[in-house]
Amino acid sequence: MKVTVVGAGAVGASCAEYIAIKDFASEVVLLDIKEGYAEGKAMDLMQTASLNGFDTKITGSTSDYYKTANSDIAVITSGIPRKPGMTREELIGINAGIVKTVSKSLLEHSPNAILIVVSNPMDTMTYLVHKTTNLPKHKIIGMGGALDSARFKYRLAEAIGAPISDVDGMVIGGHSDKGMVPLISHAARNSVKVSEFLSNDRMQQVVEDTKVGGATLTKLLGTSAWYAPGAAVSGLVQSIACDQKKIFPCSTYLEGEYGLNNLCIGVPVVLGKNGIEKIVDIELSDAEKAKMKESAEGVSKTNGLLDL
Ligand SMILES: NC(=O)c1ccc[n+]([C@@H]2O[C@H](COP(=O)([O-])OP(=O)(O)OC[C@H]3O[C@@H](n4cnc5c(N)ncnc54)[C@H](O)[C@@H]3O)[C@@H](O)[C@H]2O)c1
Ligand SMILES: O=C(O)C[C@H](O)C(=O)O
Repeated sequence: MKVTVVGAGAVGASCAEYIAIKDFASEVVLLDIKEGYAEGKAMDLMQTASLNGFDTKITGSTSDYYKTANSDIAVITSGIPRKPGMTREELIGINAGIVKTVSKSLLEHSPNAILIVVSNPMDTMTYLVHKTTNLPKHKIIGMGGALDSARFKYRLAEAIGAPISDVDGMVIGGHSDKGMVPLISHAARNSVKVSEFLSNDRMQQVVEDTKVGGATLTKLLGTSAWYAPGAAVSGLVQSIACDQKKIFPCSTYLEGEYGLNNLCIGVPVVLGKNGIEKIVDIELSDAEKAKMKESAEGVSKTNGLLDL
């Protein structure tokens, strides 16, 4: 199993590290445009192999896509991150050009690869890949909901005073400060609805903290987060590589599902060896349906800024 990660920056390197530590891929290629940067990150990570006990071979490449040839899965993290005070949508100008070129180069050398899009604004970048490549839609996956759901679980556990492993929750919708839809109606502590443990006001606070999870970290760090994003990507990659068929909320092209059309947005999907093997239709409350519609309008508006 060969995995390429384009962009050896904060998220790309974190993602490569988690993939290696989980030790399911034979090879990870990191590629970046900065001269020597990916090679340096790869060498540094390889020097953790004996310490962390993995056999995955990590190599680096400066813009040489021949080294990525015949990848089974490719992750696109290349592009600029936001700074405090910015929205993800403001990154569209620079990142659209990068994502378009990178996806084309990847597919020239790995025509059978499954692509995972991470660069922001992620739902619009996923849509861009859908519109500008010939890849079937089940092979184009946007990562956002897996991360947002991890943040939702973190906030739920904090509010309830429960261990995170006891808490389950999912965030669908657009990966944006306003567009995320944390699914309160499905959130549970070991099968008991979270409403048994939290007041409406506390629940609303959890929802708001989840939605601005990325912005909160960006303010603290001066740039956006990387550990949880890298771990979230590695979970998607593992489910595909090992054909685990796990459910994650991912951005995917919708054709009528959830009443939505002609956009990529986060919905629950089954991830297996073919990429997105099924879009899972779950029951939403009326309030969640209305929020999903509003979120889709936001994503479509950003998509309208693309030069297609
Ligand atoms: N979808 C998500 O949940 C999520 C989470 C975190 C970050 N992100 C996004 O991921 C992107 C990367 O974030 P980061 O913190 O790793 O940034 P970073 O600046 O640390 O790394 C980005 C890397 O991309 C490289 N790059 C730029 N253009 C390239 C090109 N054409 N080809 C190859 N490499 C190129 C840069 O040299 C840099 O090393 C940002 O757009 C950020 O907003 C998304
Ligand atoms: O917040 C960001 O800009 C990066 C990423 O989308 C995140 O949620 O951490």
